Amino acid sequence: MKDEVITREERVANLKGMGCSRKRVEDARFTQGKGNYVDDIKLDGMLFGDFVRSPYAHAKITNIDTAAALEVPGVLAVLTAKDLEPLGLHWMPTLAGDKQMVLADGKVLFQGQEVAFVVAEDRYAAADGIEAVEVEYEELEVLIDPFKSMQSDVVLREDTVDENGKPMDGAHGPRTHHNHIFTWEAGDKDPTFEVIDSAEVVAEETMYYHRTHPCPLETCGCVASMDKVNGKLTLWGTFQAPHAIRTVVSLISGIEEHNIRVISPDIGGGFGNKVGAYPGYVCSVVASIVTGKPVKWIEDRMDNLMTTAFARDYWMKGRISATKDGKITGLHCHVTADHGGFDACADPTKFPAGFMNICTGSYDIPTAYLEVDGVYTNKAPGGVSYRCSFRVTEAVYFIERMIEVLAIELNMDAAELRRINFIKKEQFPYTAALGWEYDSGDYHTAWDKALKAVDYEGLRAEQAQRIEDFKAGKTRSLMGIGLSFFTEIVGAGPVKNCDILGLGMFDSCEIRIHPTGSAIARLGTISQGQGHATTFAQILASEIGLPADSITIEEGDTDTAPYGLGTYGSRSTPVAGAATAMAGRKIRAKAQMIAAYLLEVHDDDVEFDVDRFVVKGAPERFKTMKEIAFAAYNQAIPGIEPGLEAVSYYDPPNMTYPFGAYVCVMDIDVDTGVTDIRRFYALDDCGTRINPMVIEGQVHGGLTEALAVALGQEIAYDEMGNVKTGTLMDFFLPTAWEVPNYETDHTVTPSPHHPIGAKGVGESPHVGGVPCFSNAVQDAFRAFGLRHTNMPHDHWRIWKTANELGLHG
Ligand code: PCD
Ligand SMILES: [Cu+]
Repeated sequence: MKDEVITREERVANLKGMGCSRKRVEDARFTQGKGNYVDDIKLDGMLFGDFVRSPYAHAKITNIDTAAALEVPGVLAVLTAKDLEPLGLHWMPTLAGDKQMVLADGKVLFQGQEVAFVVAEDRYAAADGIEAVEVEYEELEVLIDPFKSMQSDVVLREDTVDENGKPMDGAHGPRTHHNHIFTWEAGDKDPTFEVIDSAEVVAEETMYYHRTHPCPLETCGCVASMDKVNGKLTLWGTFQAPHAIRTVVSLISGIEEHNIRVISPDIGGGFGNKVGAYPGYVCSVVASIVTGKPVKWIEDRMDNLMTTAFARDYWMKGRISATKDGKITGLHCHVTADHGGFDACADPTKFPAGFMNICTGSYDIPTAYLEVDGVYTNKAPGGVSYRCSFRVTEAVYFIERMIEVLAIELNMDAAELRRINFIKKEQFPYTAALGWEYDSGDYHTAWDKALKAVDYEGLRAEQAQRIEDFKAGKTRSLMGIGLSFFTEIVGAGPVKNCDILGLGMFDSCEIRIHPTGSAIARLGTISQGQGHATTFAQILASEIGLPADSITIEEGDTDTAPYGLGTYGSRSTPVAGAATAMAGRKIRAKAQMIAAYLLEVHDDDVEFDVDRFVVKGAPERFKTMKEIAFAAYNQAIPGIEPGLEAVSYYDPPNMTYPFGAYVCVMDIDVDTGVTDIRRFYALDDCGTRINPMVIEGQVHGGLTEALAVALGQEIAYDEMGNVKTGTLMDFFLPTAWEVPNYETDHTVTPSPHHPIGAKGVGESPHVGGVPCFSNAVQDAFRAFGLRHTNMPHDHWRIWKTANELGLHG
């Protein structure tokens, strides 16, 4: 093998390694309609299963008559809780340690709950079958408000009380009321209260982070195929955590885990919606076992919006204290968390409210106390999702609103208030009052860069002029400057404190180098659009010196991929990305020995250089990684096994803490409530950047989802528990029309403990974006006496705010 004479720079460029805006390798497939999604899977004799769902939010089921349904042509079976009970499958464990009905067991707890599963020859026959199932309901009192639920005599879940009606302990400790799920605390209560009670300035506010839904393009679904001859179950599905699903299916079905193969094919967006386990999975598996045929289940849009993992629904009450000149001294946060009918959050076991205790944000707050009450209501379960499965979005919204409210209280500029309270660069690693150890950060640099980029002073001057003009009757438009500075916590996580259902949250990578110098790497994560096939190959290219274009990345097949906990919580880069680098280093270590043998020098006398090992001090003597790969299969090297493979299971020593500084400039028409986003500047620091173009795509997507949530998107319920926003007619999805031109920027503060210094980025723009859009709306009205108003800031609500402030004359 000859090495053409090219420069070192060209050799680096050829690898398309880290830092390169390599084009996404998956897109040729996607843009040409060659994606392979769950609904594309078509197997011989495949049946279709679909649910009879409850029209009521809370009702007793007095009878289910399936006779007429079974007469419908094409309908083969109708499953109810009665059929699943003998198998012990009418209830299933949730990822939060609660139990969830697979099919309604005597009562329903939310509108859209799964009542019966109709199995038919096709989708249409299943729909006809659903119509023919007769269910008799006896309506019960509906509890939609978590505060009322905590006062009510109505027992939502019979399994929460003993025979005397006394509340029993739940998965996360004692219950104070039968509709109470858990109370979770962090920090020091008494010292915090003392500090706040004796402070010079205290600001208080209550805010509601409304219930919403990630609404991925592809809904949830699966295909279950039980091969009775060899006892193997194959389950394709929209799973963000395929290995965890395999373990859960094994535990609840009793099928040995080696006989279960879970495959996540292409996924059309996950956003946390596809982390949990849904009744559809269990019913499809049972139906396949019963009928001996493959069974497909795919949600329609309404099913997806109404019943699968929602996000947020947090009532947050805060108190923040400071000195007169704005140094924050204490923070208290109380949350009432509405979990719906079952606690199906996908948080690590020890964190029933996720990482809500990151709510001291980017600020050096000496004392803090957080308390979260989880409550059952008659709404759909979930609460795990939407560009932060672990409640960091709520935490950042909370602190970034509290800062704004404190700035009002202090009559101070909110940018300045942030600056004087930021954790300083030299304080990292920084241990926050609520327990987390932030790995690295340089907040002042990022903030100054952001404010300079938007000409903050100029914007404030323009705003002051606008207010004057408005008061003088010269304009009916106000200007809002939205600020947010966020610190994320991603990469769950150290196995010592993060597990889901007892499974430690490590992740993995296995690499095989082929003789001709190309490779395949398999990971325990699964892309849903993030571009892992592109970016993880880049990590390897830099680590092992083979071109990214010669490396296949494969995820999502539990028969071939090493065990891992999947993709959510921006954990892939911090955990599986680290495993990839570590496995690459193992390859390199063996390659070094092979190179030394081939070059007839001692192991220590060769060093790695881009794509080869070079004899120290003799750069003309080298072996390329390609040559080494071939030698690994072709030479008998004493003391070295043939082949070139490695695997790494990586347990991160800490989370990573990406951060960012966002500014939004918005004009608001006071008479219509219509918003116009004039500018949006987003600076993200995710440590070492693997692929700048992918990062930019992630930021654009996350900001657009943030815009949606802040400005209109909501899963709203009426008093009866009817979902008012169950279709895309009522549920706001932003389009190119609403989306501004985002200006992206970055600083780079590597993670000190991650092998390549990278932190996650996928969640960040959402986490930082929502408060930024919301703060822009609220800032526009600050001069007219507004302290806080709840999201979503749709035109109607903004109009109302203006009206309440007396701005309509
Ligand atoms: N430094 C850095 C970082 C990162 N990166 C890139 O970026 C991405 C991302 O990453 P991350 O952050 O690590 O993350 P992941 O894990 O991968 O993912 C996850 C996320 O992701 C995001 N994004 C996205 N995109 C798309 N397209 N789709 C989807 O679905 C989605 N989702 C969302 C969500 S929601 Mo959850 O689940 O709620 O928790 S979480 C989440 C990838 O590719 C990577 O590689 C780079 O480059 N660099
Ligand atoms: Cu998160």
